[in-house]
Amino acid sequence: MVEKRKPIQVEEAVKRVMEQEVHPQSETVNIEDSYGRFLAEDLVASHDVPAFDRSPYDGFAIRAEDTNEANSNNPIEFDVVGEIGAGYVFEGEVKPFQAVRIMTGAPIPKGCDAVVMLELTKEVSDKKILIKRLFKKGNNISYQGEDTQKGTILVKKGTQINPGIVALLATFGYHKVTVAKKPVIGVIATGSELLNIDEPLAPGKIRNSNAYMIMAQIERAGGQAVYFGKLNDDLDACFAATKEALSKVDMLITTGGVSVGDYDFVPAILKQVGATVLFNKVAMRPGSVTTVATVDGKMIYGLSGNPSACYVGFELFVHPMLRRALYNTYPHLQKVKATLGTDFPKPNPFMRLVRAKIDFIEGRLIASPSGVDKSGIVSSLGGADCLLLLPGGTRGYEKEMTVDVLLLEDHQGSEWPWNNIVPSYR
Ligand SMILES: Nc1nc2c(c(=O)[nH]1)N[C@H]1C(S)=C(S)[C@@H](COP(=O)(O)OP(=O)(O)OC[C@H]3O[C@@H](n4cnc5c(N)ncnc54)[C@H](O)[C@@H]3O)O[C@H]1N2
Ligand code: MOO
Repeated sequence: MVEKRKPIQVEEAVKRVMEQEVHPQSETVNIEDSYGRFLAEDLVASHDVPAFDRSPYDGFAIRAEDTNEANSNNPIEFDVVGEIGAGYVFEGEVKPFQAVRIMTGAPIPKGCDAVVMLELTKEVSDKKILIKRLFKKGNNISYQGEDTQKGTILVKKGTQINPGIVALLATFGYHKVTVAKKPVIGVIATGSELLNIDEPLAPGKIRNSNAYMIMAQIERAGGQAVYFGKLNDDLDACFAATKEALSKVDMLITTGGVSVGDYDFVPAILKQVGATVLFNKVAMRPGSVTTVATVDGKMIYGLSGNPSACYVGFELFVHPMLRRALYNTYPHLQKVKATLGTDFPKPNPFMRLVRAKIDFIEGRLIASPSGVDKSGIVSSLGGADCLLLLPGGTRGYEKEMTVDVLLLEDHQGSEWPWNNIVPSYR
């Protein structure tokens, strides 16, 4: 007699997963290797930026008050008493009606409080210039700390390092960066029908695509995947592999064998390893058979063998735990509202998570399914950059309806974005 599984709501399932503890760990990497990693500490400004008042232009540093009487009929003459390039400091103090030739980025000489752009001066000789306009104290000076003040928290712990954050790390001299250790996540594929991807097709067999997909999802989320291979539907072999994998990883994912078929051994293995099952049926499509359990504080995810169900199970239940193990405080996929681009006439007894493509079209976010919506389908995955969240209990959804969408990843670029750019104000 097959045990009848009781489905729980998606929200409850995610909650049960997120109630489990994670223990993030940190390590140090070179700044060159920090892109894409997650900060294990707040990034605090260790000094002002800029660290000194500096010139934003090539020109002349002067005392603003010396131009009080200047106008086009009354150019004021200044003695050029020196020159200062970026990276150097002007020794001495500038006196009335003296100017120092200054380059962009150079520190403002003592005594000066304004910079005049080169184009606004007239050279009389090597040593003399004319200025025909009034300048005010502070004109064209980038003040110390105007970018960032010492002690400011610039980036919070748990943030993924992007190129801008790399620039900040370099600015503050972090050639080594403390980042979250990538959680090590084991992957096991089960199923006697599975071929290695370099094997030719044979009757009744398919290539093991899920293991590679899951490993890519792990990497996308910021983890490190370890592949323990594909196993035939053999209880003893699957048990031994699970035991071995569990001793080497922070979390374990299996794909396939999680349903109620004669060779679906994942439930039996979970029992054998003494795991506590958090749930084994979720009121969602695809991925209703997704099973999550814990053993000795480690998560074990029994994802469906059906590729789309496997993909969705990962994004809902593995991704946020993985992100939490990276100190990330925003671990779930981002949710936005979008307009449905096509009808979706399927009845929805359970919540549906439909692989879809989202685009900004004429000021609106439009999301449309990226292919056939069946859980055994692979082809709709490649074009998916989001998941439509269609609550159950409906007879389908119509084009133009507003729906919730979970975003999966960055978008492809645009062919040519420069037409019809209009200002939004006049
Ligand atoms: N009597 C019932 N049958 C099924 C139920 C049910 O509730 N009662 N649930 C169905 C649903 S929904 C799903 S989803 C599948 C889940 O089955 P399993 O997770 O046990 O997966 P398998 O049976 O092993 O495989 C399903 C399907 O996916 C293919 N597969 C498996 N592994 C891979 C892989 N690594 N790469 C690519 N494709 C893979 C496999 O060949 C099957 O076609 O159960 C339904 N049945
Ligand atoms: O629930 Mo199954 O996992 O739909 O495809």
